[in-house]
Amino acid sequence: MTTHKRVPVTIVTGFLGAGKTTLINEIGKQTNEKIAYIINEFGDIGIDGQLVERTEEEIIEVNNGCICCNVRGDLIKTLSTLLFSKKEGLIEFDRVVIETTGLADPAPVVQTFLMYPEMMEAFEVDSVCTIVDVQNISYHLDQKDESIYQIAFADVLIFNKTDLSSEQELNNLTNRINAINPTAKRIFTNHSRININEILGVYAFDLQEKLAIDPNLMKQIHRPHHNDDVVSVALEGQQPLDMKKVNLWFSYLVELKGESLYRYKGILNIQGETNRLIFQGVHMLLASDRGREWSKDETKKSELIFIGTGLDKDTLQEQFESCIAEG
Ligand SMILES: Nc1nc2c(ncn2[C@@H]2O[C@H](COP(=O)(O)OP(=O)(O)OP(=O)(O)O)[C@@H](O)[C@H]2O)c(=O)[nH]1
Repeated sequence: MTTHKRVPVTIVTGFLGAGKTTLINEIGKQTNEKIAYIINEFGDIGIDGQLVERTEEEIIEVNNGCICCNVRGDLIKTLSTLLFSKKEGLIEFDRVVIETTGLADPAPVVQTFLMYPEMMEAFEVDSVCTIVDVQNISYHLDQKDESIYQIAFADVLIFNKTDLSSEQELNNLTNRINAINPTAKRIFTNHSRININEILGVYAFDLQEKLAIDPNLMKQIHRPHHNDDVVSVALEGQQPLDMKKVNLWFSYLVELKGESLYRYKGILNIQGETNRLIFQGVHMLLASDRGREWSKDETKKSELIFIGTGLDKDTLQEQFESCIAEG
C-alpha cells in the first residue's frame, strides 16, 4: 500500500464560469479535512473568495493575473507561507485546493510541484480536475486553446451543467472530448454536485501520462496562451444602485454582448436593500441571488468584474454610473 506523507494538492480548473467555485463550495460542504484554498482570479477584484461559503477555512486569493504565468512566483510564495505558518503552528491544513483562473493552462501550475525542491518535498499533486461547462464548451473549444489544454491535462473531467444540455448534445460533446483526452475519469453532474471522494484522495495524477501530452512539462517552456484579446474590466463604487436601471443595463449587455462576455460577476449595493445582491453571468445566462446582509462595520459598495473580448472600460464605467440611484 502506498502511503502519502506529503500534503495532497487538488488543482481545480475549467474555463470561465464552468462551475469551479461551485465545486469548491461542494467540497466545503462534504469534507471534514482542513483545507487551504488558493483562489486565483483573472482581474483586479477578487469576487470568488467572497462567494466561498466555508469562511473558517484558510482562503488565499491570488489576483493580479493568471497563476500559470505572471503570478506563478506568487503561487510559490503563497505555498511557502502556508508551509511556514503550519510549521509554526499558526494554521492547520491537510490539503491544498487550488482554483485556477478560467484561462489558466494547468501545465505550469502542475510544474510548480515537480520542479521546485521545496515544493516537491512538501506537496504531492493528487489530481487535476477539469470542469467542463457542457452548455458552452463547444464554443470555447472553437475559440480558445486554453480550454483544450485544460481538458487534455485533466485526471478527472467533471461534465457540469447537464441540466442545460440534451442527451444528444452531451453524446456529441463526449465524442469530441474523448478525442482530446480519452483516459480521464468522467463524472456527469449539475451544480458541481459530486461525491468529493471521487476527486479527493484519488492520487490520479500520472506524470508519465502528462509527459506524453506535454513533453515540455518539466522544462521551463511556457506555451503562448491567452493572447490579449481577452481582457478583464473591474468596476467599483459606493453609491447605491437603482435595481430597475441595473436590470435594464444587464438585459442590454446579455442581449448585445453576451457572446463576447465570457464571464461577469459581482456584488451589488442596491438602494433600499439590507442584503448584498450577487450576480453571476456566463455568456447569455445571467442569474442573481440575495447574498448575506451587509454588516454594520463594512462599507457598502458594488464590485463588478467583466471578462471577455472587445470590452471598453470607459463605456462600461459610464453604463455603471448611469445605474446610480437618485437621491
Ligand atoms: N444551470 C446551471 N448553472 C450552474 C451550474 N453550475 C454552476 N452554475 C452557475 O454558473 C455560474 C458560474 O459558476 P461558478 O462556480 O462561479 O463558475 P467558475 O468556474 O468558478 O467561474 P470563474 O471563476 O469566474 O471562472 C454561477 O452562476 C453558478 O450558479 C449547473 O450545473 N447548472
